[in-house]
Amino acid sequence: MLRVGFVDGLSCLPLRMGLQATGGLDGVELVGGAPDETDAMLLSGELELGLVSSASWEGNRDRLWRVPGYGIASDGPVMDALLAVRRGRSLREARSVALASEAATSHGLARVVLERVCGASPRYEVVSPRPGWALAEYDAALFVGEAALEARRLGGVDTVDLGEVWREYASLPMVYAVWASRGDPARYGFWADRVALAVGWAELHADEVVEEARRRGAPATPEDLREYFSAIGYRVGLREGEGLKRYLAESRLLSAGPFGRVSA
Ligand SMILES: C=C(O[C@@H]1C=C(C(=O)O)C=C[C@H]1O)C(=O)O
Repeated sequence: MLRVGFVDGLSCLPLRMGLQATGGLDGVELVGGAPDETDAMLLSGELELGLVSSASWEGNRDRLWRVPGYGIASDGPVMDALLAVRRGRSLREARSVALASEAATSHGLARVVLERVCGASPRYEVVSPRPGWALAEYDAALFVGEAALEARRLGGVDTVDLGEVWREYASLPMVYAVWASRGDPARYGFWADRVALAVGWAELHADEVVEEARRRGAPATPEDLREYFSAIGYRVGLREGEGLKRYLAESRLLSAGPFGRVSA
């Protein structure tokens, strides 16, 4: 059984369902959790193949090889990676920002948006914020995944979609995660083929995916889920590759910190 690192969130539900429906899981077990947990399993050598945050891939190119063609991307709004501020406040004025602990790429992207696009210079703390409390304590907060979908529904809060701002700023798609292996990526060409089939399946079965997301209690209306699953893309082609390069170059220009760290 090949154990494959997978992000266990709503954003990858279409891919998971596609893999299941097209025989992509024969001989394969998907393992993982939040992006940082999946990153850690691949980096520790516990797994040979998996989805990895673009930012973690960049920092570990000596150990990881990209399995090209696929990952997690958006060309414009992504809906589930966003900065939220209390209504009436602006990101430019934000002095304290909570960064979701589990998503390395979105950290960098939030900082690019705050510092380079908005001209802010806030103090950051890496936390595991749930929308409700984070905004009581910080001027702005990064939310990723289902917490971001929840934050969109909070009253008194404005949200800024990081994929959308990135698209306006860089004129390129954003790549949040890539597939990578620890050994020769040629061994995993079969996996790219299976992902390709799964992605095709998901595109043709949007209703089923939305229904399953609702069944799992996703915090969004069927209309929002439909929009969300068409915003999230799994192909990483030439333009996405350009977006990835640009993101990595931009994030290299950010200072190293210091960051505070508090627990939820
Ligand atoms: C936007 C998404 O991308 C996620 C964000 C990641 C990150 O910021 O490091 C990593 C993996 C993705 O799961 C999403 O999946 O919801």
